[in-house]
Amino acid sequence: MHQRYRYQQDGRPAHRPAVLLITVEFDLVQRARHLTRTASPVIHSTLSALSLPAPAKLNRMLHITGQRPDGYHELQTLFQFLDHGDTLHFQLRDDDAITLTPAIDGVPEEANLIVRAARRLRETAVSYGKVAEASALPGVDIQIEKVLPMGGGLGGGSSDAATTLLALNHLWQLSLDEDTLAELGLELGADVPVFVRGFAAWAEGIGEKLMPAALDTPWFVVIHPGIEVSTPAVFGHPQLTRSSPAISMARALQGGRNDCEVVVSALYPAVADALNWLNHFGTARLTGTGACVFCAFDDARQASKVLGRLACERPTWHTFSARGCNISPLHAALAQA
Ligand SMILES: C[C@@](CO)(OP(=O)(O)O)[C@H](O)COP(=O)(O)OP(=O)(O)OC[C@H]1O[C@@H](n2ccc(N)nc2=O)[C@H](O)[C@@H]1O
Ligand SMILES: Nc1ncnc2c1ncn2[C@@H]1O[C@H](COP(=O)(O)OP(=O)(O)O)[C@@H](O)[C@H]1O
Repeated sequence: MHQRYRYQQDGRPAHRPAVLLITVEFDLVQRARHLTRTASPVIHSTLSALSLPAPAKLNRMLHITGQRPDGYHELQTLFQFLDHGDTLHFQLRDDDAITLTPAIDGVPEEANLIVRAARRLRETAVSYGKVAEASALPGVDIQIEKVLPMGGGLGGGSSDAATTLLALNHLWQLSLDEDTLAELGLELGADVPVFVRGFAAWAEGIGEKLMPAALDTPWFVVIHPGIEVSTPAVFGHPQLTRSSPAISMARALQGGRNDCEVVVSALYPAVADALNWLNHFGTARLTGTGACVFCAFDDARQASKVLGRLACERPTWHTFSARGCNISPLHAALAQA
């Protein structure tokens, strides 16, 4: 049975859409989650402490189909998770402070998506009548093991925010539903809802209209060529393709481009170099607005052979291999918490 529903987003920033149409094929998602439950490791969980992954994502393809009057671009993209990412540790406190360690270089605490997500969730708990006042909820010490590069197109900041929302919903026993958490997530960034939902997805709009997608799950070699790409600079570029024809998800599953690749390669020669290098082994793609590029392989052995060559030929690039997952490792771990 496929159930469709819509919800109205209240209190949204002005540039966000008035009505979000989120189509979720519950059956597919619930069945897949059930299967994952038995296969995933529990990272660490007690009544007052919880450790959870914040996985990376790839945009397996990304087409830009238009631009809204507010400047935001309309996309069609396939999101898939990787079994590789940051890890967050949460420990409730005796007072109501929210702390984050270590600080992330170049990101002040009040701008960090982890702290913003925690504060926003606490405000929402009050406005939804879950607690009388914010100070009724215990504070939390959050520790981050940051692995994902910033501005890499792997969605690290968005994933950290989603993990924080789900972890604190659990530890604070708020029982806020997934729709509410996805809506809160969208206020923090366009990519947060897919990490909250936890299922590989076909996304439209600015990434908020999500439809679960069952993608193949190859091993990927990912290269970060050592530079940070500015998302606004890419979206603001006059030469960016903004008029790709809209296609169906079925067609996208057969393959697609990343419309940002031409502009990003021109602005950042290191990205062009990484794409060229990886194109010798298959079809290399940019994820999001970069800077990371990736290529799919049928098995782990092939991927590690390519990693070995990279270590010899391009020792300055940061590289890793990881498997694509249709269920987020976050949801797999949370199912056992
Ligand atoms: C395009 C994607 C695909 O995954 O790129 P990556 O960030 O992952 O590389 C994301 O949706 C990005 O999402 P996110 O990184 O959260 O972008 P935001 O902070 O919301 O937007 C940064 C800026 O980029 C521009 N922007 C962003 C998204 C969009 N669909 N159209 C835009 O024009 C806007 O100028 C905005 O001010
Ligand atoms: N917890 C966080 N981790 C990473 N970046 C963060 C975080 N909080 C805020 N940011 C900001 O978000 C920007 C985008 O980071 P990130 O999501 O990792 O990249 P991308 O969107 O390219 O995948 C960073 O440049 C940084 O300024």
